[in-house]
Amino acid sequence: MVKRARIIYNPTSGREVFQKELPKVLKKLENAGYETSTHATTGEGDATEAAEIAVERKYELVIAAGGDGTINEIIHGIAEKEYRPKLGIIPVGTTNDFARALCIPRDIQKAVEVILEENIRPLDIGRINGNYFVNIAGAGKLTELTYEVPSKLKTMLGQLAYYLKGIEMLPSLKPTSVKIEYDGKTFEDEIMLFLVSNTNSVGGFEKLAPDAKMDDGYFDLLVLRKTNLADFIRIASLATKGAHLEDKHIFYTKANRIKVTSEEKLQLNLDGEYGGLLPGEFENLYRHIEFFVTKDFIEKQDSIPE
Ligand SMILES: Nc1ncnc2c1ncn2[C@@H]1O[C@H](COP(=O)(O)OP(=O)(O)OP(=O)(O)O)[C@@H](O)[C@H]1O
Repeated sequence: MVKRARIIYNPTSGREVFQKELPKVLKKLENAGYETSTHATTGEGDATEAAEIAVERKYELVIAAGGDGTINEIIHGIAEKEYRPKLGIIPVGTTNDFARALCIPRDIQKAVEVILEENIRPLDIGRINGNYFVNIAGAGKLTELTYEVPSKLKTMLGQLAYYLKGIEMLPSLKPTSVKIEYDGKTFEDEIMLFLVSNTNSVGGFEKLAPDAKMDDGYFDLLVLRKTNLADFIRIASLATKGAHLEDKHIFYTKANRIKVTSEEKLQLNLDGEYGGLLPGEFENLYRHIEFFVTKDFIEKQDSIPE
């Protein structure tokens, strides 16, 4: 039987190169026996609607061509449905943390070839207050910088835009008092930020949560306690090498459900976008969506102990 693939792509993603490559992408998929159709997103929320339509029309495969924002919107359109198409990814965004976690190459045609290899794995996704994330959720003053970076600047500078903004904001970082209840235990302290991670690759820090396994039903919870600026910079530089977990300012554990309450209002960040306000409870949805992954990813996952 012919399989049908719906490509949902963001024409404004990253360096805006996808459209030019689209005919070649379609040809590759058609040659491999797929019947294809495309949807170019028009703005915020449109990828969610397009994904809902793909669910209704029972597409076997949805291909998300964009950055983390596009993937996140597509997940929102699929996650609550009974019938959930499999998801393929072509990373063309500025940040492609999720694609990087799945070891999907940045080259568009190579990413299509990954889909055609048909290595499919059901992976966990996260939910909080009715919103979903695939990569990471977090809160704390620092995480708020990801949506303060204007999109034009991101297109021009890529990752660099985040770092510039980060440096600009560092001196104004303030700690917040939080209570975190996780799997029957409680953590209470003044913190700079906390991260609830599903993948090990976040904002270019590939070793932030080194043991994050994407199909074990657990998040990696990472909390940075109150620090001064010097400690903060030191820990950030340790984090680039994956050497931060032993630091006394870091609290790190695995958990399936994580409830967070705080004295002040904290903005949630889900996959790099604004995700509402805390309090809330993070739930790990075990092996909820099937993704086209790479052999490298499977090897990497299987080598992480449970
Ligand atoms: N036609 C469009 N014009 C403007 N914005 C759009 C359009 N289509 C989608 N968007 C919005 O762009 C947001 C970001 O897109 P996406 O994640 O694909 O790329 P990016 O911004 O380059 O990378 P990243 O989000 O990974 O930093 C999406 O969440 C969506 O709301």
